[in-house]
Amino acid sequence: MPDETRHAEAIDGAPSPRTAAVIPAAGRGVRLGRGAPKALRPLGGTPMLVHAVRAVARARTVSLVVVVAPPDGAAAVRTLLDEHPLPQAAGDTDVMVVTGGGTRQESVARGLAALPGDIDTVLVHDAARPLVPVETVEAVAAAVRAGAPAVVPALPVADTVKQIAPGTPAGEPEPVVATPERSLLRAVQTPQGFDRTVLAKAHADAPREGEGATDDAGMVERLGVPVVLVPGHEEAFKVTRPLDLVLAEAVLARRRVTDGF
Ligand SMILES: Nc1ccn([C@@H]2O[C@H](COP(=O)(O)OP(=O)(O)OP(=O)(O)O)[C@@H](O)[C@H]2O)c(=O)n1
Ligand SMILES: C[C@](O)(CO)[C@H](O)COP(=O)(O)O
Repeated sequence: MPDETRHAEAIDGAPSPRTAAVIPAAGRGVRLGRGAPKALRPLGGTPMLVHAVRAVARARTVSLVVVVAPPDGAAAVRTLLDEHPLPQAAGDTDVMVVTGGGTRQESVARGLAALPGDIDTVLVHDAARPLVPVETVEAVAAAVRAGAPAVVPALPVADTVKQIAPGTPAGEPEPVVATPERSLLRAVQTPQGFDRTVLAKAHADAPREGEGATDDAGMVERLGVPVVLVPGHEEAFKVTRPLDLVLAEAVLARRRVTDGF
C-alpha cells in the first residue's frame, strides 16, 4: 500500500489529525508465573510485545505506536524493538517507548501523556494480546473515526457467570448472590479506541489509588460518555495464565502454515 494512503490525508495543506496506539506493556505477568516481564517473554521465538506492536502497526490508520515499558526496562525495550524492526506493511509508523507505572491505569496514563498534539484518536492495546488480527484493529479505529467516542471489541460469554458476595475469606466457599442473564454479557478485549479528549478526561478524573481501573472504557463510562461494542476476535485473547501461552503458540504455528508468516 503506498505510504500516502496509509495514514490520514492532509486537507488544504494542513496536517490531518492522526491515530496513535498506546501499548501498556509494563506488567510483571504474575499469573503467567516466574520469569521476565510478560511482554518480553517469547512467543514463537519473538517477544510477545513485538507481536503486539506489529499487529497494531499493520493497521492502515495507525501512524504512531507508544510502548509503555516496565519501570526498570525502557532501555531494554527500546533495544528489543530496534532489533525487531516493523515489517514493510507497517509503512512509516513511528514507535516511541515510555516508562510505565505500578498499575495498568497508570501505565496507560503515562502513554497518553507522551502523545504529540496532532493525535486525535487513541487505541489502547494490551501487549498481552499479541495475536489480535489487523481487521479488529481497523474496525475499532474506523468506528471512532466515524464518530463514536469510545469503541470496544467484545465477544459473547461462553460460560454462565455468577456474581458473588464481597468479602469472602480466601479458601472459603463463595456465596452466590446473582446469575446475570448471559445473553446480555460480553467479554471485552483490546484495542479499545477513543476520541483522545474523552480518554484524557477519563484518566484525569479517575482515582489513582488502589488497583486502578481494569479497562479504559470503564473509566469513560463513569464520565457518562457512551461506549459501544464492535465484534471482537477469538485470536485477540489475552495471555494471562500458562495455558494461554500454549494456545498462543498453537495459533501462531497455524498462522505460519496457513498464511506463510
Ligand atoms: N502496571 C502495569 C500492569 C499491567 N500493564 C499491562 O496491561 C496489560 C494487561 O494486563 P495483564 O494481562 O493483567 O498483565 P500483567 O499485569 O502483567 O499480569 P498479572 O496481573 O498476571 O501480573 C498487559 O499488557 C500489561 O503489560 C501495564 O502496562 N502496567
Ligand atoms: C483491558 C482488558 O484486557 C479488557 O479485557 C482487561 O481488563 C485487562 O485486565 P488485567 O487484569 O490487566 O488483565
